[in-house]
Amino acid sequence: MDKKVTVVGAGNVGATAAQRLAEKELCDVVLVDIVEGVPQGKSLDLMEAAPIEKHDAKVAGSNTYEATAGSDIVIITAGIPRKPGMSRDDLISTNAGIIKSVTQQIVKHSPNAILIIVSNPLDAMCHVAYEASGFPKNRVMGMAGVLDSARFRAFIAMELNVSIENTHAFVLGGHGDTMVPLPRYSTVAGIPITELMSKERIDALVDRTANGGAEIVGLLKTGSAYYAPASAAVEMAESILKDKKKILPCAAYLQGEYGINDLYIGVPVKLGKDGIEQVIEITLTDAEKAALDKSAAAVQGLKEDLAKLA
Ligand SMILES: NC(=O)C1=CN([C@@H]2O[C@H](COP(=O)(O)OP(=O)(O)OC[C@H]3O[C@@H](n4cnc5c(N)ncnc54)[C@H](O)[C@@H]3O)[C@@H](O)[C@H]2O)C=CC1
Ligand SMILES: O=C([O-])CC(=O)C(=O)O
Repeated sequence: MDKKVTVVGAGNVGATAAQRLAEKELCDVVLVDIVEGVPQGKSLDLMEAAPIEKHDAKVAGSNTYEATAGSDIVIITAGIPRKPGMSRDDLISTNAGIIKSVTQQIVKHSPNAILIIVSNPLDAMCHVAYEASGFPKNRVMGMAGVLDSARFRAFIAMELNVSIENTHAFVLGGHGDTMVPLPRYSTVAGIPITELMSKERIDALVDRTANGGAEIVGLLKTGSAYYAPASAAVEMAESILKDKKKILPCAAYLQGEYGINDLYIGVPVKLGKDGIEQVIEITLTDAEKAALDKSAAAVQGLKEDLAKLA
């Protein structure tokens, strides 16, 4: 393949993302993890599936970074996931150290890469990667809104018994308890869901979306979601690799947009070959803007916690 994507962290999200990238034949993949044998074993297993899945993408595993050289995109999933009873924010001190060291090694070998951060707490980890990389803001982004919006879409389709292909949804804000699902901008075949469902049902779906990560953690008990998160990260990577210019909600570094300054938070962006090519500013009602501001304040608090850890 003429494109190369490194996935750091060969655990649940990382290995599933590697599988999806290879099976969609988007790029060659390098899987990196600190645990000896795991990235090598999972990548060999994926290569042995290739004849059946019919793709020619190469997947290689490594515990070091030489093989990652010249990556077009690096998806960072390294770190620990939460268990029942924990919030994503409880992961901050462990994962901040991991993201910093991973990013430093990545940039040495792939100075022109675009970074897609997945590790939690997502918005705070974007700040760590942005600072550790020294990359421009268009080349460092976080995956959360695509996942949260996909969950909202899945719940809308289940509720109305319609094809998921007819659904569209937007969830903005930080990827935490204060995320901001936007029913007004969420549609079925172009019809706002506010015309198709009662306020009570919309509120219930919004609540389930905001707690979607915790719902899966409660069921799995040993870790968190990974099929949908991997799909979401790969949708972002595909839009960049193919220069599709999809509008997707992603964690982006805002400098004045939405009245928010120097902060990573989820907003709609245009994703193409240069990464974040545009932040799209949509009109928000007073209540929606207040919810986004509350979410931004929560991320700002985490950013201050990071400064204390440093
Ligand atoms: N942004 C989002 O929406 C989502 C974020 N996540 C987050 O993604 C992260 C990964 O989740 P899972 O894959 O389920 O966890 P996992 O435990 O299955 O995999 C994490 C992997 O990272 C590796 N790792 C740890 N330190 C490393 C280092 N310094 N260098 C390279 N690899 C290292 C571990 O050995 C492990 O294989 C967690 O922080 C989780 O909270 C998960 C789902 C959605
Ligand atoms: O809930 C978690 O900890 C993992 C995650 O971010 C999600 O699935 O939304």
